[in-house]
Amino acid sequence: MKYQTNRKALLLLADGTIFYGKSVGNKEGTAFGEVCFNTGMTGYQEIFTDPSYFGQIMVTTNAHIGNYGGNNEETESETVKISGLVCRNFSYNYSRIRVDESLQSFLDRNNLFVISDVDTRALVSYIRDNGAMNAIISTDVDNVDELKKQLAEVPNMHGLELASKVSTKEPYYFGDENAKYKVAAIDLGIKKNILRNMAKRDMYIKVFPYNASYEEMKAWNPDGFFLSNGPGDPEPLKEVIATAQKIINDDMPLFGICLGHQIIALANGISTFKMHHGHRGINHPVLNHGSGKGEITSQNHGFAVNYDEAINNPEIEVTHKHLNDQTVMGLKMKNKNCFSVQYHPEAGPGPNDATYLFDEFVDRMSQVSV
Ligand SMILES: NC(=O)CC[C@H](N)C(=O)O
Repeated sequence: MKYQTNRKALLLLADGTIFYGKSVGNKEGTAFGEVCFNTGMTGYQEIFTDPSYFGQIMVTTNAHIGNYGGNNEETESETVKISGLVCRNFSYNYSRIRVDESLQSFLDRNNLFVISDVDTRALVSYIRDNGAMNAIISTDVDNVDELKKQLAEVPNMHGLELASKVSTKEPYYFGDENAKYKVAAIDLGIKKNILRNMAKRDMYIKVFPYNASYEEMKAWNPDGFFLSNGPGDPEPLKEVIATAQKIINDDMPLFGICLGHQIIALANGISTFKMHHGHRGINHPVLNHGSGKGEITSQNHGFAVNYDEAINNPEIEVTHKHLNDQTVMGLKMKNKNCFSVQYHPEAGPGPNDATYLFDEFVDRMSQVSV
């Protein structure tokens, strides 16, 4: 089905810069968030449903979005989590054998406002030069002053707590209850592919709300704990940081990914900071100091762990670093059973170079239980 996309739309950045485009499906709409870009050439449905992107307007750098349709197995949570989408060409037509519906129908069901025909190369260069900032996308193109007022009300990502908005309200289980290891996962916005990777390695997971107490989780008698990925600034998550400290003090096996990694750093007194424009893509090069090898990794983060504080902390070993900008990509505690990475070993989307980290988690749990 081919739509006429004549309805004009715009993207207004917080510094007043405007990029013009058209509304996908000829819809009227307005959406807000911090603008960010993902350089992955595939994996759009996984990206749009990744809870870590909650509150963000996504700019995709592939010239075509939607051309391989939508597939229900390629979602990382039940609903679309980005707040808006900006792309170059939106494909109303799609072609693929394993397809459940068009991307347009998937996004419509999720009420996502999308604009296309934007010069995304110029936009991405602009964000790279000027940094991440809030933005609004809208078809209300003749009312820029009003849009500016609305945009001024959008909260700044720095200092913003968002994990509580995407975390499960009630605990739930994932995997086979007869599996060898029981893992208590703290849901800050957990991606399904993390759960799939754990279940595949003989783990039965109980996923707890972000504010579950250590005592409540411990009562289930888990072999290990997991701190998930998630949206927003890690720093305001004081309760979760305190829970991580309790898990560490008890020397229970603890694995953290992305936001979970940042929480583990904060639990060790290492600060985090807001990056200029973050890392979002599926080809980020990381050096594993332990093996001396490089890994190509999937990344999605706008905050990072302070490098100097991490390397000078006597309890901490920096295990991985980013080869583009030397930022901290992995940590382990020297005297506790705790390790974490800033990137996404579960991929979804992305390469599988780093799935060995799930095996390391199994090893750590097996050494404790013998
Ligand atoms: N994927 C994530 O867990 C992201 C962590 C955090 N919200 C950040 O932007 O850095």
